[in-house]
Amino acid sequence: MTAGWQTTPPLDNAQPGGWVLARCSQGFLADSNGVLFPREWLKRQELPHVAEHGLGYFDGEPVWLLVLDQPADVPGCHWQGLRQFMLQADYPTFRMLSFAEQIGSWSSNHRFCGRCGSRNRQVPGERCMRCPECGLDSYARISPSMIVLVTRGDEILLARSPRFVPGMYSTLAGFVEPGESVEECVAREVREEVGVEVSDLQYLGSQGWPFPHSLMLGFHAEYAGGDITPQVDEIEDARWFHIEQLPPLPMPRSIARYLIDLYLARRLGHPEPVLPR
Ligand SMILES: NC(=O)C1=CN([C@@H]2O[C@H](COP(=O)(O)OP(=O)(O)OC[C@H]3O[C@@H](n4cnc5c(N)ncnc54)[C@H](O)[C@@H]3O)[C@@H](O)[C@H]2O)C=CC1
Ligand SMILES: [Mg+2]
Ligand SMILES: [Zn+2]
Repeated sequence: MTAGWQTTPPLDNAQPGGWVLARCSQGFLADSNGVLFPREWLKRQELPHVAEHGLGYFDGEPVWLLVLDQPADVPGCHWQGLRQFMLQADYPTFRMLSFAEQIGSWSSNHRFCGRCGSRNRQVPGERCMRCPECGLDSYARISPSMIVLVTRGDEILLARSPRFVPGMYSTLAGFVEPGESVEECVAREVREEVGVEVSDLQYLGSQGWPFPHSLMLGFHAEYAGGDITPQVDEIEDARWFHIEQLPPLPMPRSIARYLIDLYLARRLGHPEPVLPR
């Protein structure tokens, strides 16, 4: 038995038993035991669901996802958003919910064909929604994004988006444009967001990120020129911080924090952190 979370190819919906998660636009169904409900019990609640998807195994037990349009009332339960679980849940649960979130939003956003408007059908054994009229297949969307720590000796470049919690600063991030390499994206986003040039890119690792469907590709870059000029509306503030005088940082399980902690460890000769998986 594998402990924790393991994503698998779609499980057969005709298979009985197992556990189930329920998701709607308001988040996941939860009670005092957590987010996993006995699947046969939840079926008897007859929630108005639009789809069911077999996701994988949690501590060796199969897990399905019930996709709802609206939050339904279930006695003793409440609906809770993924960001809350990100802060509170153990890492395997957060990984399971991250995956469920993206399968759930893909499933509810692709009920109709984007080309001809017909009702899509779930393809058995595949994570694919297929249009029976024109044949268009829709898979879950993953958006490649770069995230980079720019450094200048003992100083690191961190910035604030207006969306961040007060006081927190993070590394720069941005979505890859069509036709662009991720290296070009790093140079462009850093230029756009803070007006700085970078060199000596080093790829350090990746992390799937469910807000909304990013694949974060993490880099280190050296400062190569320019003065910080924050992008209007996108960047509230950006600064060089000395590594011994850092502001509040992103949460430890994020790749943003990993990039910062890795640089500090290398600079100060401490043991290197491990990117959470
Ligand atoms: N795991 C981590 O440590 C971190 C993850 N992130 C994630 O990185 C991603 C990119 O960061 P941002 O600075 O927000 O990106 P960004 O700098 O590209 O700006 C966001 C804007 O880009 C546009 N955009 C372009 N392509 C898009 C797409 N495929 N999906 C959605 N919006 C798109 C939208 O107008 C959006 O408002 C986000 O998903 C964010 O949640 C950001 C920081 C830390
Ligand atoms: Mg950005
Ligand atoms: Zn179609």
